[in-house]
Order: sequence, then C-alpha cells, then structure tokens
Amino acid sequence: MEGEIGFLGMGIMGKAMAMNLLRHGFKVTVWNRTLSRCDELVEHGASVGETPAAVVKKCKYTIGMLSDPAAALSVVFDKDGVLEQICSGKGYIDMSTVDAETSSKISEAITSKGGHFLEAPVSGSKKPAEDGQLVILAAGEKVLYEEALPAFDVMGKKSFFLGNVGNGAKMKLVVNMIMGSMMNAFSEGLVLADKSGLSSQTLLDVLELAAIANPMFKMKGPSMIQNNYTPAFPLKHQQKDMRLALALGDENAVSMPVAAAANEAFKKARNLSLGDLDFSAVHQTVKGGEH
Ligand SMILES: NC(=O)C1=CN([C@@H]2O[C@H](COP(=O)(O)OP(=O)(O)OC[C@H]3O[C@@H](n4cnc5c(N)ncnc54)[C@H](OP(=O)(O)O)[C@@H]3O)[C@@H](O)[C@H]2O)C=CC1
Ligand SMILES: O=CCCC(=O)O
Repeated sequence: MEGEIGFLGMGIMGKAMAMNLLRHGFKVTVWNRTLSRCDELVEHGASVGETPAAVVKKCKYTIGMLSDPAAALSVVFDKDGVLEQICSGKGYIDMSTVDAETSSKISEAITSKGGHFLEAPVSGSKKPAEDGQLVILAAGEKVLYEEALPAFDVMGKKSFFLGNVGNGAKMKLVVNMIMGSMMNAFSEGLVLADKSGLSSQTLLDVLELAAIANPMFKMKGPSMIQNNYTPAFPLKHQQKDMRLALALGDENAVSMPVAAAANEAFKKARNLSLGDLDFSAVHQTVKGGEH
C-alpha cells in the first residue's frame, strides 16, 4: 500500500488497528469525532486530520472503523465527510460492522465519484486487533482488496475476499449472530451451575475439554465468574449486530428463535445500563440482582 493510510474512528478497535499499522512502519493519519482520542496515536507517530475530508485529501487509502450504520454513513455523507474528497485513484475501506444496505449506499456514493470501495468488517476483538490476529471479511472491488493486502496482513491473521459488496457485511452478521447466541447459552450455563451448587471454575475446566470448547468460553469465562466485564466488545454493539442479523433473517425468511431470544437478553442488558460494558455482561441479566 503506497503512501499514507488514513484511519477514521479511534474507538477500541480503530485505535488498536491503527497502532498496529504504525508499529509495522506504515505512515498513518488519524481522525476521531472526539479528537482527544487521537493523542495516544500521535505519541506513536501518527498525524491527525481535522476532518474525514481532510484525511481523504491527504491519503490515497482511508479506512473507517465506526460504531454502527449511522456513524458509518455520517463520516461519509455529512459535511466535511469522505465524499467531499474521494475521487479517482483513492480508495475507502469500511471495516465497521454494518448491514449490507448501509455498505451498498456507501459503495454507490464512493464509486459514483470515481473512488474505489471495499467493505472489510472483522472477526476478533480488542486483543486480536492489538496482536494483528483479526479475521478480515472483505467484499467489493477486488483490485482495492489486493492493494490493501499489505495492511490487512498486518492487522489480521487471515483475509477472505467474499465477492460483491454486502457479502462481507452479511458474513460478519451471521458470525456475530452465532456468537451472541452462544454467549447467552454460556451465561445461562454459568448461572445454572452456580445455583445448582456446582463450581463455576470446574464447569470451565470441563467445557475446555469438551467438544464445545472454544476460545470465547476460555477467554471470557474466568472474568465472567469474577463479574468483570471490562469492555473489549461493547454490549451495545453486539445488540446492534443481533438486530441487523435478525433483519437479514427477516429478509430471507429464516426463522431464528434462538437469536431472537438472545437479542431480547442484550436489549434487557442495555435497558439495565450495561451497554458500554463487554457483551459478556449479558450474564448479569441471567444472574439478576445487583450489578
Ligand atoms: N470491539 C470489538 O471487539 C469489535 C468491534 N467491531 C465493530 O467495529 C466497530 C467499532 O467498534 P469499537 O471500536 O469496539 O467501538 P467503540 O464504541 O469503541 O468506538 C466507536 C467509534 O465510532 C465513533 N463514532 C460513533 N458515532 C459516531 C458518529 N456519529 N460520527 C463519527 N464517529 C462516530 C466513535 O467516536 P467517539 O470516540 O467520538 O465516540 C468511536 O471512534 C463497530 O461497528 C463494532 O461492531 C468488530 C469486531 C470486534
Ligand atoms: O464484532 C465483534 C467480534 C468480537 C469477536 O470476534 O471476539
């Protein structure tokens, strides 16, 4: 990837991903709505752009990592947004988790100005982002995908090219729908074990050796039994993903009662003001009582 890379959105993920690019020798210009969140990146050698448009003007390639469809649309379409400076020879890569319709809207606007577009949502959370171990689910313009590979190889352990715009978004939503449902089943299991007089730690030990062993149970289990929900993947974003996945199920007439129940639990957790905690805090909705 020649030249400087622009990076919009210095949240949990954007910050870790941009930091990784800097560590591997890329020149990076960052922007965040709350500007102070760029400070740590500047200490590590990043430049700051005053607006998304200013970043795109300066950089041949710009990456977005924003919270949800509204944020992803806002940085592109609003005043001083990406669209004001995107043009032939420039690429925009949206790595946010959004629905296919949002991604297509952005793609059409970028390409109508002669720019190139790729959606590239990621699987993997804060730690994989810090360690360059994300799984990248790209779709859109193949040429831009190939140009972006040196950066994807730094941010991720594996990149998939899934074809037309929308396929990356859909794949990501399917994966997170499964993950959100699993987290609910896991939470119920932890509480059931505890209330039945079993040791939660022994349950984790058994699960780790069982056919259903997985990295998520292994990583989240110990902190969940300590009621520690320091955010890696904010619960409000997981609920957004369940909502978007259920809408995809509606469109395709796929009955998803398990995902629908999981979504209700995440909504309940948001209602209990747990939205900014890690998505594993849905555990608290099963436990009940004080949190
Ligand atoms: N955390 C995780 O484990 C993972 C998250 N994702 C997805 O990646 C994306 C980012 O997640 P994460 O970093 O955790 O989220 P954070 O909540 O930590 O960061 C969200 C970012 O979006 C910005 N933002 C929100 N609203 C707007 C807006 N209206 N205009 C401009 N910027 C806005 C925030 O800016 P400000 O600082 O000003 O609020 C911040 O930079 C989400 O789509 C999420 O679903 C994907 C994989 C893993
Ligand atoms: O979208 C967030 C995914 C988090 C993860 O894959 O661990």
